[in-house]
Amino acid sequence: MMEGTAGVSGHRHADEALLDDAAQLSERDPGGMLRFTASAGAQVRESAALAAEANLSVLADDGRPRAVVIAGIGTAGRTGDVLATVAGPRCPVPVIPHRSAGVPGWVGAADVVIAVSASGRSPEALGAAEAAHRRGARLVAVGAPDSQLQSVAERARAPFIPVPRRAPARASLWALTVPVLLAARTLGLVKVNEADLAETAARLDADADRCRPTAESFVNPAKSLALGLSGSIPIVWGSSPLATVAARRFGDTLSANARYPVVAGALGEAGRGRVGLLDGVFGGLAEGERDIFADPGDDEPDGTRLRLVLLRDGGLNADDDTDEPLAVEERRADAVQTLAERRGVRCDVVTAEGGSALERLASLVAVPDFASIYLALAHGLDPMAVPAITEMKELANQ
Ligand SMILES: O=P(O)(O)OC[C@H]1O[C@](O)(CO)[C@@H](O)[C@@H]1O
Repeated sequence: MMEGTAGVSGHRHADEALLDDAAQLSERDPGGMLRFTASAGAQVRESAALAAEANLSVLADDGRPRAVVIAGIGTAGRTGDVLATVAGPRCPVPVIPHRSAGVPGWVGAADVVIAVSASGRSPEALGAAEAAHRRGARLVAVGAPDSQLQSVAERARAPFIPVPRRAPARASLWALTVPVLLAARTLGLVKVNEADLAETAARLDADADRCRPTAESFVNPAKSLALGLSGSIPIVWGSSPLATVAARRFGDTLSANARYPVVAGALGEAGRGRVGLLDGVFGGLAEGERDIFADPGDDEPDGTRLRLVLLRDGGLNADDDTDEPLAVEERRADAVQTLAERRGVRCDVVTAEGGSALERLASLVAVPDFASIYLALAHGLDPMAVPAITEMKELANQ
């Protein structure tokens, strides 16, 4: 174990054997990130029940809104991206994730603001909830019970969906997302039914089982993804808008849990610029010089290489004029795999499964979520405690 600057400890090279030692895994994860991540399916069920108890129906009283703004930062902010992608291109109103304090200048009485904060105290969500109230917009708030956010919602006589605070925000994606989706369903903006929720929860349970700490690397998709990524610069591209939300989520968790730098985004956009990375010093140029006889642990001076993770949707869209045709997405995904292969850049593919957009998203998020934690643990990093985030808050006085 090494002490880095600022007292941060861990080791530069991943300890691969550790991933198959369940006792060590649990010792190095004192906060229980693996356990919290395994609760994703339970989070879906619990949040659906809590949303059903909140008086969301008042939201529908004034009919369809002009626009919906989802206000929050970090994981809370990601819930807005999830809503936008599940609502899809046929959604009758704009769905706008908003990540800074307050709300966009045009928000007024015709709009709905959904303020989301796991702690119930982020300045971004609180500022948005207060601004929404001042401007007469309809407000819904989602977050920790007995929090400042709940007080603002009560003052505004707005529905509040309490999400019990058991885990850090980034291990609470599903608990925060489901109330957002159900509020949007009340407004007639998304078609998420009870079966979709049940199937999504079941898929998350099944993936948690496949990725459990006692399942060894050769049968555990999260451990093998983590081992593949170790020592690399991950590039995570999503083949569709839905897969891109999952790709960005993997960027979040790889950075915060495993502390890896990541390039994450949409393959369509990447194909017109960032795909150039595959030709560069960490891509094809490095692979051309790979010493095939070197031990994997050997410390080559130029050893850092790209590793592509392609999240493939394969989608459900009906190929109408609001969506990019599936065949285009698929051809692009095949193309980038070929490009990577030609340059010797290793590529992992996760393919979506399931019958609804939500379940497909879950199938692209679950294994990478676990992989980010296994990668942290392999480097001796506590995936829960992120000193840089704490220090940033202190220094920025937030
Ligand atoms: O959901 P909250 O509590 O508003 O926090 C927002 C973000 O801030 C953090 O707590 C980091 O400061 C993240 O973990 C989280 O996603």
